Amino acid sequence: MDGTSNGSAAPITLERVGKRYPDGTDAVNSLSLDIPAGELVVLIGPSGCGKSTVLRMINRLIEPTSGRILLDGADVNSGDAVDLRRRIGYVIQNTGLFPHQTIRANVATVPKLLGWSRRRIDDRVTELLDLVGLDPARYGKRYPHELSGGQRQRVGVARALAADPVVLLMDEPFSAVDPIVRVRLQDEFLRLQATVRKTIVMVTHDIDEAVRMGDRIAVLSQGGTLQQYASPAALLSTPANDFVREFIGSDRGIKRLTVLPVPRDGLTSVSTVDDVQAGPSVSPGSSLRDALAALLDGGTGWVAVRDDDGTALGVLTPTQIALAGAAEAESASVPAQQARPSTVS
Ligand SMILES: Nc1ncnc2c1ncn2[C@@H]1O[C@H](COP(=O)(O)OP(=O)(O)OP(=O)(O)O)[C@@H](O)[C@H]1O
Repeated sequence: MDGTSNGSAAPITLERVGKRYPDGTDAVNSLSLDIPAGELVVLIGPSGCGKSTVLRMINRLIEPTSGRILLDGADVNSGDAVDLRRRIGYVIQNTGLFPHQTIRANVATVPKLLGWSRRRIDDRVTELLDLVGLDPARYGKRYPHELSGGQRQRVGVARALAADPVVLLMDEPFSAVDPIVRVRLQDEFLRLQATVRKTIVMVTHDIDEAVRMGDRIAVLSQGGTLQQYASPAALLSTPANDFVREFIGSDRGIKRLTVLPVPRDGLTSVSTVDDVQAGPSVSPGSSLRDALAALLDGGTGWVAVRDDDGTALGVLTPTQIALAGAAEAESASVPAQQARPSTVS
């Protein structure tokens, strides 16, 4: 994906953006950020560092007091605000669904405002409920309180995607659900993103969520000060400073295993182990963390890397996993999508 609009996604550029509230609070101070089309960028940082303010400046719910925000090259504050928001889906914590409207009506909100025909709206709502994994026949006529928190969150995503926006803004979208549902929703969302490829800006407090989901992560400190902007692998291998290092936590070595794929080269020959067919295995797209988990579960001291057709390419030992995890991560300028393992669990 290059940095230009591709019809279904558009790049966002923040140029020295600042927001000073009338009481003198500098919520965001001269923040510059390039968000390429079709990438998922996570904003993370301590409470009150300005994450939500940045998000709400992008869709013009808040106006910057300095600098500019460009969507597909055009200043978001120069055109019509309603037009702008039609191009930007917004998903918030606790979904913000209308409680007295059915799920179908909730998802249909923006298409209705746009004056789409009834038929087109019906088709689109059905398509979107399917896309987020909710059976339209079963859930479409229910009201939000008749769904679980995770299901409501999916409806929130479907509603935000309804008019095919070029950007999706997500403010702590998964924080209101329990940790297990949360991981499932994150995985589902990544699969959805692989299909729709929107430009997504997501705010979270959770570094594991950031590492799992982000193509790039922007770590902010108070006043919206950018401390580092890098792929998860680069952030974990080379934190820019003590602030980032502390923010990531002491287990960054383990976290790195989640974002690095098993190597294809330098595997140990299968001839060095007994009965490779009976032992644990992972696919070449798996993460090093998956490989370590399979190795530990298998109790064999090794894990085979097996192609789709079942051919064992070789085996990995604990030492090899440790060395691959410690290898220098790719530079932050390389799109992180290329580095993310296909299965992250
Ligand atoms: N209307 C306002 N007037 C004055 N200060 C405000 C206003 N809204 C937000 N702030 C301040 O701006 C700063 C940034 O707020 P923001 O909500 O963007 O932070 P955040 O990083 O999203 O926080 P959290 O993670 O706790 O949600 C905070 O210090 C907050 O108190």
